Amino acid sequence: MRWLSRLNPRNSLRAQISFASGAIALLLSLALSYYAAENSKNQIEKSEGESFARRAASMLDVLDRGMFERSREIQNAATLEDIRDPDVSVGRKREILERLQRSFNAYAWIGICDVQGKGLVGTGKYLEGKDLAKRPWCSKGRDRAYLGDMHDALLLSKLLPNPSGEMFYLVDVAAPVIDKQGKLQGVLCGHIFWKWAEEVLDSKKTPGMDTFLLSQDGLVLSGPEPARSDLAKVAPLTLRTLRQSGQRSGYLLETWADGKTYLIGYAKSSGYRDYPGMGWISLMREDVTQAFTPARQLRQRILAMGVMLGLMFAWLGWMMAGRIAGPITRISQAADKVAAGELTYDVPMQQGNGEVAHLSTAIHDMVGSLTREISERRKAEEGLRLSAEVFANNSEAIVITDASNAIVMVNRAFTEITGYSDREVLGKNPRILASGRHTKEFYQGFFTVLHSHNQWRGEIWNKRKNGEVFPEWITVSVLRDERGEVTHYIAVYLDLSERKKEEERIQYLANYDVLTGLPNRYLLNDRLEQGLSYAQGHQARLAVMFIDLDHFKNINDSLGHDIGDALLKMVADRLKQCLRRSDTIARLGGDEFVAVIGDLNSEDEATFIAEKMIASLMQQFDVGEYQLSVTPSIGVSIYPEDGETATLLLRNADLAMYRAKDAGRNRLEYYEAAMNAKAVQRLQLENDLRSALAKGQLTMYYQPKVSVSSGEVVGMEALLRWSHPQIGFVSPADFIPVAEESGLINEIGDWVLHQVAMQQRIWLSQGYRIVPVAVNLSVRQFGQKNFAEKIQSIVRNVGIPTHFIELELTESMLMDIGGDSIRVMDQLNEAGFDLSLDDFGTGYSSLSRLKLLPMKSLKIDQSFVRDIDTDENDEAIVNATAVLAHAMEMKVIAEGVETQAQLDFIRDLHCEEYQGYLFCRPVPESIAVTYLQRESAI
Ligand SMILES: Nc1nc2c(ncn2[C@@H]2O[C@@H]3COP(=O)(O)O[C@H]4[C@@H](O)[C@H](n5cnc6c(=O)[nH]c(N)nc65)O[C@@H]4COP(=O)(O)O[C@H]3[C@H]2O)c(=O)[nH]1
Repeated sequence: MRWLSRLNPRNSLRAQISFASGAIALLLSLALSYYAAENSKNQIEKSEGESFARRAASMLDVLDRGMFERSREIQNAATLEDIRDPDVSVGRKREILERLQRSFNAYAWIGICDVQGKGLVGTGKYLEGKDLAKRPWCSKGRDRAYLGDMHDALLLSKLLPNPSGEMFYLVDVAAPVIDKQGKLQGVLCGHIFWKWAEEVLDSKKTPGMDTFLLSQDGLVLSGPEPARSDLAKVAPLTLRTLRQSGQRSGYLLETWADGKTYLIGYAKSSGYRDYPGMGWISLMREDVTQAFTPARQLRQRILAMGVMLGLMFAWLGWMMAGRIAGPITRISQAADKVAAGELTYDVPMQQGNGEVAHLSTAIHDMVGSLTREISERRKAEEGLRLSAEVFANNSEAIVITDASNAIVMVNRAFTEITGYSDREVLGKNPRILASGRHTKEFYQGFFTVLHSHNQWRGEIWNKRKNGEVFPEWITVSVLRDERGEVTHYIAVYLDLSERKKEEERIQYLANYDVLTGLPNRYLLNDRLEQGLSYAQGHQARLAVMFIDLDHFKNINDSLGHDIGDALLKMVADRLKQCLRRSDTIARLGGDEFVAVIGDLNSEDEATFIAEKMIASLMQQFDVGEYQLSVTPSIGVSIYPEDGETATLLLRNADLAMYRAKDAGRNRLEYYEAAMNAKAVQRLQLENDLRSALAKGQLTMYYQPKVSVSSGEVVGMEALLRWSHPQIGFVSPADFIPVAEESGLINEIGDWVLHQVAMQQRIWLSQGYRIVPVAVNLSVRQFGQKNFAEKIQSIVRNVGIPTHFIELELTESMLMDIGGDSIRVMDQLNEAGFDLSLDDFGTGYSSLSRLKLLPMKSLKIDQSFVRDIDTDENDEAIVNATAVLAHAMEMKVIAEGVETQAQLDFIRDLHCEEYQGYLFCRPVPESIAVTYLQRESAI
C-alpha cells in the first residue's frame, strides 16, 4: 500500500506535480473544447443559417418564376386568335387549352368563363357550363392578369381523377380574354396543382430539415403544420421576428412551441420580373440538436483529446516530478535514517550542478558535520559518564577538596571505608580523618612534596568514624588552573586493612602448617638457621629431632582423614608440650614432625625430651568415638657433631629416624656416621638398579613348592636375582626395599610378571606339566591405579590363563596398603589369580581382618619353621596358625624347611605344602624345569 500513499498529493510532491499538470491540461482542454464548440456552433449557425436562408430564397425564386411563367402562359394563351375569337368553336378552344395543359403537367385544369361567369370551355370539359362567377379568378381576372393564392379545389377535387380521394389545393393564374375589338369575352384561368409548389419545396429539403411556405398572413401554405394553420400559434416569436425584420432573407435561432430550438433560415418573396409575387415567406428549419451535431462532436473530440492530453501531461508530470522528487526522496529518506539515529548512514550525493544536487551535497555535508559533532558529543558524554561511573563506583575512596582544602566531593567508597556520609564531610578539612599517628613534620613534608611535585603517594594511618585506625595507601594530586593556581586536590585512598590482613594470612600460610598451627618446613628452616647462628656465636649445641608416626597411614585409611587430621592436631599439641618455649616443633607434612632444641647442654637432654615425646604419644588419644594410640620413630642429629648446616642436620636426623624404623619403630636413634655411608651405598644401589633391567642383570629363579603328603612339586615361587657387575650377587632382601623406595618396583614388578608368564607359556608349549608359579608383590605395586586390570592384561597378553599365576602378598603389606586393598584383592581373585599370604606371623594381622581376605593359602614364615623342632613357642604358633588357616579353608605352606625333622613336624601339624632347601634351593629356569619334567615323567 506504499504506492497508494505515494499517489496521495498530500504526501507526495511527485503526485502534486503530476496531478497539477494533468489537471491544468484537462482544464485547458475543457476550455478549449468549450470555446471550439461555441465557435463551431456560431459558425454552423451562421453558415447553416445563411445556407437555409439561401435555399429558402431559391425556393421562393422557383415558385415566383413558376407563377410568373404560368401567368405569362395564360396571358399569352388569352391573346391567341382562336381563344379570343368568340366564333371559334368551343372544341377548338378546348384543344388549344388541353395542349397548353400538357405543356406543364402541374396544370390541373385550364378553362375560360364568359363575361357572365359561366364556364365556357375547360380542359377535360370540366366546369363547362358551370357558374364560376363567384370564383375570384373569374371576377378579378376581367381587368387584368390575376394570380390567386392557394385554395381548396372544392369542385375539381370531385371531378378530376383523384384516386386517394383527398382534398387537394390549387393556385389560380388568370388573364382577361379580349377580342379584336377590344371587347371582353371572358377570363382564361389555369388551375395549378399546389402539389407543384410542395414538390418545389420538397426538392430543396434535406433529411432532418423542414420547409415551410407561409402566406403573407402567416398561414401555413406548406410545411409540417396543418395547411392554412396560423404559424403564430407554434412559432409566434419567429413570425414576429420575420415581420419586424426588414431583410428579405436571414436566419435565426428560436424555440418553438414544441420546446425544441430550431435554426431557421427564411426568405420573403420579392416576385419575378414584373410579377410582384404574393408576399410568400419560405422557412427552412432544423432542430439545433441535429444542426449542431458537428459542433457537439467537435467538442467531444476535443474533450477526449483533452482527457488524453490531461493524462499524458499527468504522466509527463509524474515522470518529470520523479526526476526531481527522486533525489529529494532519497535525501529525505537518508535524513529520516539519520534522524532515527543511524548516524553512520552516508547521505547519497546527487551528481550535477542543479538545485537538487546542491541540496544533496549540502545535506550530505550537513549530516557529516552533524554526525561528527554528535559522535564527538557522545564520546564526550560517554567520557563524562564513564568518569562519573568511575568516580562513583571506584573501590578506592576519592576525596576532592578545593584550594582551601575544604572537601567538595567524596564517592561511595569513601563513605564505605571511613563511615562518614558525604553530608558529614562536605566543607570540612580532611584532617577529620587524622589518626594522630603521624607527626607534624610528616604533614609538613607531605605538603612540601605535594606542592613541588603536584603529587604525593604513600601510606597513611587514618581514623574511621567509629574510631578505628587503619592503614591507607594515598595518592594525592594537585589540580591547577591555567595560571598555575591550585584549584583542587584529589586524593585517592586505598584501604590497606584487608590487604594487610591478607598479607598476614599469606605470611602465616607461608610459615605455618594450617592443620596443626605448627611452623612449617620454611619457618623451621628459618628457626633452625637462627638457632645455628646462635649456637655458632655462643659455642652452644643444638639437637634436631625427626619424628615420624608409625603406621599412621593405617589410621587414615581405615578411619578416614578427618580422624587422621584430628589425631595429628592432638599429636602436635602433645609434642609442643614436651618442649620448652624457646624450642621449635614443626610439621613437615603427613605424619612427619621436626623439633629443634637449642642451647643443648648434653645429649641426655635430647634423649629425655624424645622419651618424653614417646611416652606422651603412647598415651591414649580420644578422637571422636575412637581411642587411639600411636608410636613415633625418632631420629636425632646434634650440632656440631652430626653436621653444621641445617640441611645436613635434617638429613641426618631423617636417616636416624629410618634407622629407628628399621630397628622396630617406637624408638629413638641417634645419628651415626655409619648411617650416612649406608645411605650413600643405598643411593648407589638405586642408581645401579635403574639400569639393571635394561642391561639384563636381572633374572628369575624358581623354587619348587612340594606337597607334604605326596612329595610332588605342586607349585613354584619365582624369586628375583640381580647379578651386579661389581658387587656380584645382590640379595632381593636388599634391593627390593630400594626398588620400593625409589618407585622402580613398578617397572621391575611388571617385568617379573611378564617373565614368569612367558616362562609358563614356554613350558606349556614345550609340553611340561604346569604348576602355578607364585610371584611376590610389593606394597607399592599394589597401590598402583588399576593394578588388577594391569596385571590381568600382562598375563592375558602373553596368552596364558590367570590361574597359572599365584600372587604372594606379605602380611606386613596388609598393614601398609590402603583400605581399598580388599577390593583389589577381590578383583584379582575374580580374575582367576590365587592369592597367598606370605611371611605369616611376622606382622600383626588381625584375624578378623584376615577372614575378609580372599586368600587361598597362608605361608608360615621361615623364622617359625627354623626352630620349630626345638622351640615350643614356635611350634605352638605354627600349630595355631595351621588350625586357624584350616578353619578358614586355607592351605598352609611352611617356608624355609631345611631339615627332615622340620618336615616331619610340619607334617604333624597338617601343613599341606612346604618349600625349602631340604627339597630344593631357588634355581634357574633350566634346573627348575627338570622338576616339572621329572614330575611329568612320573
Ligand atoms: N634360609 C633359608 N632360606 C630359604 C629356604 N628356602 C627358601 N629360602 C629363601 O626364602 C625367601 C623366600 O621368599 P620370600 O619370603 O618371599 O622373601 C623374598 C621376597 O620377599 C623378596 N623377593 C624375591 N624376589 C622378589 C620379587 O620378584 N618381587 C618382590 N616384590 N619381592 C621379591 O625377597 C625376599 C628374599 O628372597 P630370597 O633372598 O630369594 O629368599 C627367598 C628364598 O631363597 C631355606 O630352606 N632356608
